[in-house]
Amino acid sequence: MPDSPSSSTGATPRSRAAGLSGVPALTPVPTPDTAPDLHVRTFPIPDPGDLVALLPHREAIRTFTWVRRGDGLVGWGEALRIETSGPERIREADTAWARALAGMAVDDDVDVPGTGPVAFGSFAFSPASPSGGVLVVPEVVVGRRDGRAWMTIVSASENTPDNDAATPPTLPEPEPVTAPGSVTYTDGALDAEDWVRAVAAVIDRIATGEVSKVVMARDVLARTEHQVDVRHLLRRLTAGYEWCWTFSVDGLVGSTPELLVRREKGLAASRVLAGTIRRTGDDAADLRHAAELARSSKDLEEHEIAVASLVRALQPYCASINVPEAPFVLHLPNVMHLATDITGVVDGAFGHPSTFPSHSPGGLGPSSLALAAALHPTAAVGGTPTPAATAILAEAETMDRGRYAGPVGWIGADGDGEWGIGLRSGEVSPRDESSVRLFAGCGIVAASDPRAELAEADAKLEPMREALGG
Ligand SMILES: C=C(O[C@@H]1C=C(C(=O)O)C=C[C@H]1O)C(=O)O
Repeated sequence: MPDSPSSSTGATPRSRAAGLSGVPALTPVPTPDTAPDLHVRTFPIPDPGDLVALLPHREAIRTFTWVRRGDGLVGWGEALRIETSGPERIREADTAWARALAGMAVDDDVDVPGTGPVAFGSFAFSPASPSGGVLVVPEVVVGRRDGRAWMTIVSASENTPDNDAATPPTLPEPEPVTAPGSVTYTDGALDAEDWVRAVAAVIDRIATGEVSKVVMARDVLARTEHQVDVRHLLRRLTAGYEWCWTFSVDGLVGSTPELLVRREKGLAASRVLAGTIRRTGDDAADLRHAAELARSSKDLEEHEIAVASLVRALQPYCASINVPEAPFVLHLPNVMHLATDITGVVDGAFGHPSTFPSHSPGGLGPSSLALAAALHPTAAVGGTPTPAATAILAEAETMDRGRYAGPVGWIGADGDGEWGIGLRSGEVSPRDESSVRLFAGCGIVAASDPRAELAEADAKLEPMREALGG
């Protein structure tokens, strides 16, 4: 394992112009580490259409998104920011969120998952990463689910106007969306040949019996002619990968097909993917390949390892778990995966180590973020057994994964929420918005072929390359 640095947590109220008419800007409350006094109001609104089209700003760092098949949440501005680091970065964020909620007054006229206070979050893959973890409560969130739509406004309590209780403010006119222009790609930590060699060396280590699976990732650097407009990426990702969860949180942007965990009304759900083939563009051939994938012993073994490890990690938090007998084939535009949807009844009765006070023993059990903390990193993105596999990948990849392959998603006031695995993604540099670091990885087992894994990693880079327009 990488060295375990000490943890730190900080909650900072922020003041950034939300660009909403009728909404006063937040004034910073000078009490870091204590919850600022926030007023959270959720209003029903008419169907706003495409959620991504509402996002007013270009900057990835100010834009929050969690959307799948037209439903989900978008947000902008920053009312509260919680930053954590170290091995307990996810659990500490969960605790800080519970603490922050204690300082919020909530008027919620809609009351469905995603209304009231919502924090978007993203966490580093590795405990040693300087990327740590972040939860942000945007100043404005617009959501849609099953035909209902809402807007949530977060303001400092003393700034809440008295007269607007029933009327949501007008949405701002979005700045025009701009394309990134030409894009050039360069190798990240390892060029293709060095990465193939690194994968071969990992296969040798698997042959010794030390580990059974290691997920090896590589990074590629994209440089764009113009500063990246995150909405350009989000439009393309939501259009091309509608069955994935398209996200942008604090500069991490992507469309992940893999759900780490959703918790909703006492039920936990997880989508495990492992076992992949590239699509050819010929539908008949792809169907034959899908059937082969479902019978491939190498892929089935890899998949089984991933499912078993997720079930092991989820079990202590659930009264019962349902695991389908066989995986299905998930068809995406670039690749097909073996997939298993696991569900569990979250056990609130037996005093599980929830860090979420409203869900303490006798309550509803651990929050979605506490579950994410328990499940990360899964075998699908780390390997098995986890400690040895993550130590090997950290050494072999020769890079910091940042927030790639870490939990990304959102949490609400009752602890329900959705956390994906931050795959098929890129990090827009906060210092240079013409620079995006893309990542992709593959599960390596004894029977893996390094060149085939390189082709698979390339296929997994496609969604972000297409989104950039290159
Ligand atoms: C690591 C990635 O994908 C993971 C690895 C997979 C595999 O090896 O078959 C499949 C899906 C994901 O769990 C990635 O997309 O970067």
